[in-house]
Amino acid sequence: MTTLTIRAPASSANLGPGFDSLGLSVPLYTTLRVTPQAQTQVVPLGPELEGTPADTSNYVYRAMKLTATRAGQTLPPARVEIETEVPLARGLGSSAAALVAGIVAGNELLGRPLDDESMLDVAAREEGHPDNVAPALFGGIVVATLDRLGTHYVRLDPPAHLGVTVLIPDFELSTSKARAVLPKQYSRADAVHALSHAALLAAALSQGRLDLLQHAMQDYIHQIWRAPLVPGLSDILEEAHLHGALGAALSGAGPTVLCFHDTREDTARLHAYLHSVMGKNGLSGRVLDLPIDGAGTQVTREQKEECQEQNAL
Ligand SMILES: Nc1ncnc2c1ncn2[C@@H]1O[C@H](COP(=O)(O)OP(=O)(O)OP(=O)(O)O)[C@@H](O)[C@H]1O
Ligand SMILES: N[C@@H](CCO)C(=O)O
Repeated sequence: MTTLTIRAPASSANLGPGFDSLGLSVPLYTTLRVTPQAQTQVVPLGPELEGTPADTSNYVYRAMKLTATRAGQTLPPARVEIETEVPLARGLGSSAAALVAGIVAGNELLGRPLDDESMLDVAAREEGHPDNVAPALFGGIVVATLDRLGTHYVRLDPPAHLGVTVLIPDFELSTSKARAVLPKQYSRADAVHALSHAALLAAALSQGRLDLLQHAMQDYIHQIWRAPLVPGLSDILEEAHLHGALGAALSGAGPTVLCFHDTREDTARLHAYLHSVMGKNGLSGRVLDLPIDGAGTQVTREQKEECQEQNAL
């Protein structure tokens, strides 16, 4: 009997002005163990997944079925165990990690009918934007577009010496709530500001121009509207560069805040600053230094001996 293990990383989307189009992956993982068996069983494990459905309505299993639908095949029954280190509804792409892990699991069970580009397209259409699912699938930093013609992307290797510090508050903020506060329309000036800064940010990341990050990460598309939902965000966006950050942004839809740092420098000063912002705003949470995950979603197969009953004659 073969058990498949699928491990999909967390991700941080937007990075400031790259709204719905730019993201990177970090090494906190959603892991599935999938074993073919006669009846389908969905088993969420661990405290983070308490309350998620233990049946085929689970988001991971629904993602597995998306692969079958795109491939025009039927998913074989399997036991699906789900664990995650990605905190839910914090802006670290928990839904994208679950979605991508499920799509990849479905693809493996069906004999890989979909190529990487098709899996990305299935994931991006389901999520509505590609900025979390693309780095969850491919790792590194990914620039991606989604339109009626398909999903297109470029994956960048993370620049040397670029590290991430995240402040993960203890409260949840759902993406739908954080999208509901955004305006329906923007002025031409705002559009030009966003596209020029997003283009500069992508170019700076591709060439390792860490000196440009602070400027390139300026954003007026989503962060100012979401700031009232995330105490301390405005302070961090304005001040983090004075405390050792190379640039700062709301991570995805929040409430996590991401700062870039230079891995050759000590981050103690940045940590102290981020803890002081939490204290000032009465927040609890964690501050973590993380590298950028370069590998994306990984699949391993484990062959297990089946127990055979011995007939005692
Ligand atoms: N491993 C999982 N198993 C089942 N459901 C999950 C899993 N991970 C996430 N989800 C679902 O996704 C929801 C969180 O998605 P949401 O888009 O609000 O936030 P996020 O993906 O963590 O953050 P962001 O999109 O801002 O980066 C959870 O409340 C849960 O319903
Ligand atoms: N680009 C998305 C990421 C969160 O899913 C947003 O900011 O709403």
